[in-house]
Amino acid sequence: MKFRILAQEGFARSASFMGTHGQTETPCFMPVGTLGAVKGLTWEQVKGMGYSLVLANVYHLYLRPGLEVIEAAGGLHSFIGWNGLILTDSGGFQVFSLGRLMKIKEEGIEFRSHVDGSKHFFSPEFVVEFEERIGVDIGMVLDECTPYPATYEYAKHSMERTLRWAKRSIEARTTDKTALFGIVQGGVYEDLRLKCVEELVKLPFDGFAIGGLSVGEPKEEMYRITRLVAPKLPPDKPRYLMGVGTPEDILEAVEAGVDMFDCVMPTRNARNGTLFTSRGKINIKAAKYRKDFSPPDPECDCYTCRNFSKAYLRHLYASGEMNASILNTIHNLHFYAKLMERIREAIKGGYFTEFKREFLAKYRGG
Ligand SMILES: CNc1nc2cc3c(=O)[nH]c(N)nc3c(CC[C@H]3O[C@@H](OC)[C@H](OC)[C@@H]3OC)c2[nH]1
Ligand SMILES: [Zn+2]
Repeated sequence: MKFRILAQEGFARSASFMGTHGQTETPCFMPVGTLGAVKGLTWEQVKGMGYSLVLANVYHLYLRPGLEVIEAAGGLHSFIGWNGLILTDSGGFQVFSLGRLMKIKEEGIEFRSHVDGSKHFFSPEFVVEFEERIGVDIGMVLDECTPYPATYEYAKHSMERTLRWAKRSIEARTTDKTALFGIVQGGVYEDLRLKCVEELVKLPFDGFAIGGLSVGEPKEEMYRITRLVAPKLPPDKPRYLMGVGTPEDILEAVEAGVDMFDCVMPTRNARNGTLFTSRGKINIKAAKYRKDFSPPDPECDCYTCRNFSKAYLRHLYASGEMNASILNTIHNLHFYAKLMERIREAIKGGYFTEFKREFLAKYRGG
């Protein structure tokens, strides 16, 4: 794994990341492909939008189709037919959000499957082994995503266990083909966050994520912790803010030095009719679009905006047509890809601050 800074403006930086299955430029947004597909789109469409790094998830893939099937297919890339880069989350978050968490022990996490209620156990070592055996380019290590709110005591003990798991994860490593990222926890407590960074960066991780955010805390808290932690992570390694976020959140975090982002919003919102546009979000279900024959975003050059009107997309949605999800997802993911492309260009051109101000004025101005 190689990470090369191409340009810097303040803490914001544009870089190129080289993994086993190719390379990508940052800041980048990673479409969520939790079960091995981006809902509603083919890989051809995802690649055509310029994405070269997508997300999958150990928790889900372990339960369905399972390690045996993926290994028999020759690894995750050949199983899902995606030849770009893949990052998998460790499942730490999903066990809490989806699975029925049984117990967090020093050894690892005991949980019941949300699919059939069967009992399972993830240790830090098992997660690293799973990620290496399915051959992903970047593996997140097993952590506890400290919930919000959490007391100082809880956040402290949870962060200290996450640190012990991080050490065990690095020790369990058997190849450098799968880059490993450590995850910073510590809740909303600055001293715990700084202590976690201090210990985590002593370990030979290929990149670092800021975890435990975008879990219901106020925006200002998310920004405060991001601005505190991001600049303190090693500048020569990728920084990934997990689960973030809206266009505003991404611009704020890029300004703080974050390189990688993931969020379900562009895909999930598309399926419930919310479209991101240069003038803010619109909800295509609104009656006011019944005879609005203009495209979702006049400034967007995606397939959906070039060929269809708001009225038509509203009709598809109201009729429960499958194409409503497909066409809305094409637009939203294209919008995010374009935003990241313009951010990279702005940093390389030395005008990121102006770009951020102009984008937000228009986006908020409606
Ligand atoms: C929404 N807010 C949010 N805050 C998060 C915080 C954490 C965290 O502290 N630790 C871990 N391990 N994961 C986190 C995650 C999950 C991201 C994954 O969740 C999946 O999206 C649903 C996707 O899996 C394909 C993605 O993969 C990286 C978060 N998501
Ligand atoms: Zn569009």
